[in-house]
Amino acid sequence: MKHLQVAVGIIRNADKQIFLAQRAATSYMANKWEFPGGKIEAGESAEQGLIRELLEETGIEVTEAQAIGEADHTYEDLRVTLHFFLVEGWKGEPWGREGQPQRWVEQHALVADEFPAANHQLIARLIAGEF
Ligand SMILES: Nc1nc2c([nH]c(=O)n2[C@@H]2O[C@H](COP(=O)(O)OP(=O)(O)OP(=O)(O)O)[C@@H](O)[C@H]2O)c(=O)[nH]1
Ligand SMILES: [Mg+2]
Repeated sequence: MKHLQVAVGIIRNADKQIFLAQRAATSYMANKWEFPGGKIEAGESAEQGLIRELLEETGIEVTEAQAIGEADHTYEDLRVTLHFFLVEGWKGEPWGREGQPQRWVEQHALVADEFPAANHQLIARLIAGEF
């Protein structure tokens, strides 16, 4: 089974709001909301992948990222390991650079069911205020 290593950025502003993007209607996990990020490429560290993906998808230049854990999950035909980073420093203003819908959500108002299953445990920890 294919196994992807994925860098994921929880972009959080000073008002404790988190930036979300919606997956394309045509993609795997269509229409789910997610944290921006993507596949770590060969030879890249997780943090390097994060920096590249956030620039590609949201236009920001990450200046502060803290690794806050990993999640391993197997979907029907795909295994993913998500590498989560809390991003609290960046240059620019995040936007849906690839045309994806986007929104800022209060951290405590996140809704786990809007996300892919691999995110559910981390969402619970964010709602609980662990980070
Ligand atoms: N970016 C992102 N991917 C996630 C999250 N949760 C989760 O299960 N994934 C899974 O991680 C996998 C890879 O993420 P991705 O589709 O963003 O990868 P990418 O940006 O490199 O995609 P691309 O092939 O369109 O360039 C997908 O199968 C996706 O379903 C999340 O919160 N954010
Ligand atoms: Mg992506």
